[in-house]
Amino acid sequence: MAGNAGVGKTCLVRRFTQGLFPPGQGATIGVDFMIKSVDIDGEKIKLQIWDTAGQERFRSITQSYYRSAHALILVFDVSSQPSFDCLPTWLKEIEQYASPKVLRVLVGNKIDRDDIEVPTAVGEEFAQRNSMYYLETSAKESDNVERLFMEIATELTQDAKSNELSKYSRGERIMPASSEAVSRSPSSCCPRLS
Ligand SMILES: Nc1nc2c(ncn2[C@@H]2O[C@H](COP(=O)(O)OP(=O)(O)OP(=O)(O)O)[C@@H](O)[C@H]2O)c(=O)[nH]1
Repeated sequence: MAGNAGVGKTCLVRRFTQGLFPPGQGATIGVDFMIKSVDIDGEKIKLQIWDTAGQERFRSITQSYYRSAHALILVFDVSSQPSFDCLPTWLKEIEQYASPKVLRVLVGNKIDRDDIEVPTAVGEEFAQRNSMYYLETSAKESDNVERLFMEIATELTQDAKSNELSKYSRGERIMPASSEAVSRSPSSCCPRLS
């Protein structure tokens, strides 16, 4: 989870993992993480969600967590134009520190508010231009929060499976490095199972 301070990253994570909207949520210090197991097509998938602090002073700590992320959820607040205007800076960070294969999702949070400054079409257009998925949420009203994390979990699970399949079809997994070394040795050319 990345994005400006106060856009609702922690509230989204807490809504999903604990089913609550925390009152008087303090700013995240550095990085926090939460785990939730979900069921995807009958398989138990453990999601590890890293909630990074939006405040500038923690940037050097939070950047170091991007590299190992499988998905990046970039959040802005639909009632805060400045949080939307900062998105290009966040994207630069993501491009610099995250894996180029990372799944990137843009989230416009706080759609329950009456004072919306960033219309849906503007968020969608930005996401499309930057090859991201777009979803609007409300951590407060629990709108689209489950959907956000479940769709990411589903997509990552499918990706992981198709990566495994393509490794098999390329032969990478048929003979791992260690067994290849063993098979070159004449004494072990006919390994036995028993
Ligand atoms: N109306 C409304 N308020 C929200 C929503 N999500 C979060 N908030 C409020 O926004 C404020 C900031 O929420 P946080 O979850 O702490 O924001 P954050 O992005 O984690 O902030 P940092 O930890 O500083 O990066 C809190 O006062 C929340 O109550 C939402 O969906 N709707």
